[in-house]
Amino acid sequence: MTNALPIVDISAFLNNGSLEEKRKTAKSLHDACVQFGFLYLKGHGLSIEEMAEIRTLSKEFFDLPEEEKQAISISKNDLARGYQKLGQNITLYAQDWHEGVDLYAPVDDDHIIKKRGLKTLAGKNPQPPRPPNFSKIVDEYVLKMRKIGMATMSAMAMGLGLDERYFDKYMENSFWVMRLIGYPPLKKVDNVGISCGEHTDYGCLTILNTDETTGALQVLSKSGEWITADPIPGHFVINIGDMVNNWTNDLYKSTLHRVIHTKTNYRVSVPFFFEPNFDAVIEPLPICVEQTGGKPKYEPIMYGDHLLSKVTNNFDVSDGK
Ligand SMILES: N=C(N)NCCCC[C@H](N)C(=O)O
Ligand SMILES: O=C(O)CCC(=O)C(=O)O
Ligand SMILES: [Fe+2]
Repeated sequence: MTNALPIVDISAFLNNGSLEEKRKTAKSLHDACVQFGFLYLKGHGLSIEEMAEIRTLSKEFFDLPEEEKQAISISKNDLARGYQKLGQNITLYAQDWHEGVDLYAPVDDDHIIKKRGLKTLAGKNPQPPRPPNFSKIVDEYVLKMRKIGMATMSAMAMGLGLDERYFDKYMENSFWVMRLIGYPPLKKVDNVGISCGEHTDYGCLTILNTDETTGALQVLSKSGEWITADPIPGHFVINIGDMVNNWTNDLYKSTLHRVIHTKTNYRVSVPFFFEPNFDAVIEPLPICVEQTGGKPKYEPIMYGDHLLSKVTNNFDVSDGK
């Protein structure tokens, strides 16, 4: 089944539309989150060309010689920020078949990560000298994604019956993550069966920007079938992560998804993970507990702890490079 996922128009929240328009948007987002946890976003203000720019930049980076890419390897850094070579990422104990660059919100000196003496995720992202303007294009893109992410969280708050600004305090210092991903096609000879193993995302909202490849991204529907989330030009694919799952006490599920890329092209995708503040403590919201049987299903959890428990199990570092 293709394109079974709903489309939500977020413009009313980005452009301060009327209350009536906002309510309509909030309702359509709510329905999409309850039914699928996955949807397409339009009305986000980016042109098709602006969406393509970050993917083109990613491809230019992946086309560089291996040594140049390895210069910003996660293995040379904190095992989180930087380049992960093909096959280095692991999901569910199995090797994935993609290369990537992981970028995280920068951390200043007095940040909680440093206070706790943690090395992983402290500091700043490594900057490759090529392609030119790498950091400028990334920084501009991050700003746009944070704006869209905040607008979507406002719509979500309204859809849940909360004040529109309810999530702001949890998101204002968002510990966002962005991953530039390159997927060579899966080939029998490589003996790897999956491009990215099934998983849920860790935080609040994933804002995914992919090229035109079809069939690759697959989402597990409530009835247990894998459906493809094929790209619609000019739209982002949005899915919710574990923290929204916990806040809503399972009303909105962080849906399992995976990537199996068997076409012949080199696929590029750029997920932006709009996440809570590192030290945000997330627990089921009373208004959601009421609607889901009356008992909270999750203990309070600090987002940063949840993230670290995932990140530290994701990479094969056996070659020590
Ligand atoms: N940051 C997020 N949500 N990533 C999900 C990617 C799939 C799991 C993977 N092993 C990993 O590297 O995380
Ligand atoms: O490449 C994609 O389409 C999805 C990637 C993904 O699910 C992730 O990185 O979390
Ligand atoms: Fe994902």
